[in-house]
Amino acid sequence: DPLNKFPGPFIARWTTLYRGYYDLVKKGGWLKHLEVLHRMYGPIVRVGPNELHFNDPRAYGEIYSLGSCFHKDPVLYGSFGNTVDSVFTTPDPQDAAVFRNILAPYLSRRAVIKREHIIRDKVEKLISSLESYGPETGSPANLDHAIPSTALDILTELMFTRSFNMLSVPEFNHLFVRREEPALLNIWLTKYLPDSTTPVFGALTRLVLAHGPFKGVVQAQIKLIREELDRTLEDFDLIQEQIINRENSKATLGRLNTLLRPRRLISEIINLRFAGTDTISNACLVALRYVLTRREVLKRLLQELDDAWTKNSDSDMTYEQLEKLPYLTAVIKESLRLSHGVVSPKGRIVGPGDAILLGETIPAGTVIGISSIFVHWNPRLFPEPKKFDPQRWLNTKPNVDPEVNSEKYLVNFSRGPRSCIGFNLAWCELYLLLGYLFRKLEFVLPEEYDPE
Ligand code: HEM
Repeated sequence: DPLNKFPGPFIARWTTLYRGYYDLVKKGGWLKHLEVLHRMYGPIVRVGPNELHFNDPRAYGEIYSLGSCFHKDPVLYGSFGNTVDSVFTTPDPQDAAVFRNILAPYLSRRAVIKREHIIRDKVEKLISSLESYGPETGSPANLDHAIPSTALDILTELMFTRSFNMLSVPEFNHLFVRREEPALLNIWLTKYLPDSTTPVFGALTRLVLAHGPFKGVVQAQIKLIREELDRTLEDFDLIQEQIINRENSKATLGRLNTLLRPRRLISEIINLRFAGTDTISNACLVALRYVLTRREVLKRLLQELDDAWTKNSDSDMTYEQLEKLPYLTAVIKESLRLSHGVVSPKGRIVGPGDAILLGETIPAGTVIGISSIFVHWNPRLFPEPKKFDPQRWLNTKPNVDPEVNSEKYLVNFSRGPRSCIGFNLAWCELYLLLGYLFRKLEFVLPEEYDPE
């Protein structure tokens, strides 16, 4: 057994269902359990028959490094149901690069700034919708629905030319915000089912999905995906026209043809929607929750925004102006840190040869990963790691350890060849959303609100 030398729970050596128990029965309890395992076994733990998890931040840089040619774990990324034919789920970084290169220009800093007016438009629309809520009307706004609706409208208008217009739905109560739980639960489940591409196992998988305890959830998920596909296909001609009509070299056109196969395009669209909506909303909601429950942070932020707007003769600030505000920047970084980005360990396969990580030889073929929470909650890198403290990003005292409170360890967007291609858009949205929301609205928390 090539992984014999690595410590870990006995059952995990034999079956992935050890982890499955925490994912499914304990409903996402795996990360909490990983903390327990690292306390018991040290920085490298064997968490499955062929899988190791690390908790040393240095491993993050090594696993997801710039020159890494590790493939994504096909079992994990293959569990995304109908959407495996996309950049996000392609295992080989070289194959993924072909399509990343096509999408990247639409998400460059320049491209985002050029279309900043679209983002500002949606943020303004959100603000005017939120203005109709409040203590006078007696009804609170559900920000858990309002913020994802905004992110979704921005993403669909920027990437697919036409917004889904979810900000116009009463109470922001629509399919895409309600569907999250079943969708994610389905991914947890399919990860543990046999490979659905082989006929026998495929039939077994369908049988379990149709009759097992998750029947209701899975049926809801299938219905939602069908509705998504119909909605996407309605706009298919427009999408094709939009991409093809741009000037492209012959080589790019060849790749575009592959990208534009309907199945592939639909996969790409569904995954982009996931990647660019829930992530941004989560960081934004974490910011709102912390800032609104920390009086001194709120006061300082409002003061900075007030001064900036006054200096700008009260006209609205652009993304590039907001970026220069140090306290807003610190609030965003701290909210990113405490929202983590993707919390699940992003599995990679060691190869082509063995690898040396943290001084240990890891055999080729082993699945390795480290969750971003083990970086963001590391007390050496971020003292008092669970405290929301924007000030940590502003300390410029000389002689402190350069690793402490360093951006190098803010890993929400991951690192290396598979890092997030949407980070320019994400930063722009976060600046505009948080800058404008705090400047233009006064938030009052409901009396029974518990920040924890
Ligand atoms: C705060 C916002 C965001 C965060 C925290 C975030 C985080 C991440 C992370 C951690 C990855 C790596 C996933 C992995 O290795 O499996 C990733 C990949 C990706 N992200 Fe983002 N993301 C954000 C916003 C966006 C946006 C706005 C878009 C698109 C418009 C986007 C598109 C993608 C795509 C296509 C990939 C796959 C890249 C690849 O596999 O090569 N993301 N993102």
